[in-house]
Amino acid sequence: MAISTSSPAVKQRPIRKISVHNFKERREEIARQIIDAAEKDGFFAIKGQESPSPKEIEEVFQISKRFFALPDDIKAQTPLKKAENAGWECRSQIRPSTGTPDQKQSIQLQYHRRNDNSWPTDEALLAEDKATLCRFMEKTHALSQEILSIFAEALGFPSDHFAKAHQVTLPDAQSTLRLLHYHDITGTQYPASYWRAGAHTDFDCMTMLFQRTGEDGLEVCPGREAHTSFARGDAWTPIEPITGEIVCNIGDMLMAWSDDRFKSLFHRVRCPKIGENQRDRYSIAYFNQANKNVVVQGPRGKYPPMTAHEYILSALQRNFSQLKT
Ligand SMILES: O=C(O)CCC(=O)C(=O)O
Ligand SMILES: [Fe+2]
Repeated sequence: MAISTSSPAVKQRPIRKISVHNFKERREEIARQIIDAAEKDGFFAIKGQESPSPKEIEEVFQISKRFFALPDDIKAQTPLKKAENAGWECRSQIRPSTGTPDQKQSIQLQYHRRNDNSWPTDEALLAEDKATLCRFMEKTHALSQEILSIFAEALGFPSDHFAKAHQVTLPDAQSTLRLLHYHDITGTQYPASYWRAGAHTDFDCMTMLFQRTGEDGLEVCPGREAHTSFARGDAWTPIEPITGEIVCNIGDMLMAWSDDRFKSLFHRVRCPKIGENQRDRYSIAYFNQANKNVVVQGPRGKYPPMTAHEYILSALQRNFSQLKT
């Protein structure tokens, strides 16, 4: 049976904001807050990071705006290749939770493929914009690894356990930068089954999400206890978008890798109704996904070992069998 699209009530239960200012000196205190948030909430926002700075984040939003404003036939020169997790798509992603296509366009870019044809041509994306995107990926990757080192230590692994598992220059890398554009839908009332992004969990270890002040719609639902379950809790909480802050969420892979200690939660982006802000929404997601050949297994061995490649295939299978039945 497909997952019900009827949704529980919306409740204000804001996610925690954790300042990572002076990270090196304050690492212990920051680690305590992050671990607590990952165990209880699965989502938290970080602020005060040195890099990427609000200015660098805004530069990427400007590149994203320019790219998505291009005619579709130019963007379609680099179509999404699902097996490679790279390329452009428009209104094509169907979430098992909804059965309707997300009302958005997106492009996925991988660092190790930056010189191949999975990235747009220079006609669609200037060489200097590509260089800016690569620097942004390097910075976001570095910050992600600082946070992931906290999770590694909390699980009793060496500090660099996840850094070794996420090597973005190797050919089996799976980490991805995704630029997203939710179209201006001013004046359109979509049926209740349509979403800008239908409810889903992320399959990676940890996602870093960048939003812009005023471009709201993201909501999270607590209440998931196993990385294989489709359980949802009692209420959806809106996540306030603030330019420069980074929303971090645990994905299914880290939930499995932590024997379900860190929570990967359902989240979605609402289709705003007539009378609400129905203008464009842009977001940027950086998915930290372990390299294909890395073995995922928690310290307590709750689940059998699997390579990260096998993990993603099983997560896809689990999710899409929900859609078919
Ligand atoms: O655009 C957003 O705010 C969320 C995007 C998201 O959840 C995803 O791409 O996995
Ligand atoms: Fe997501």
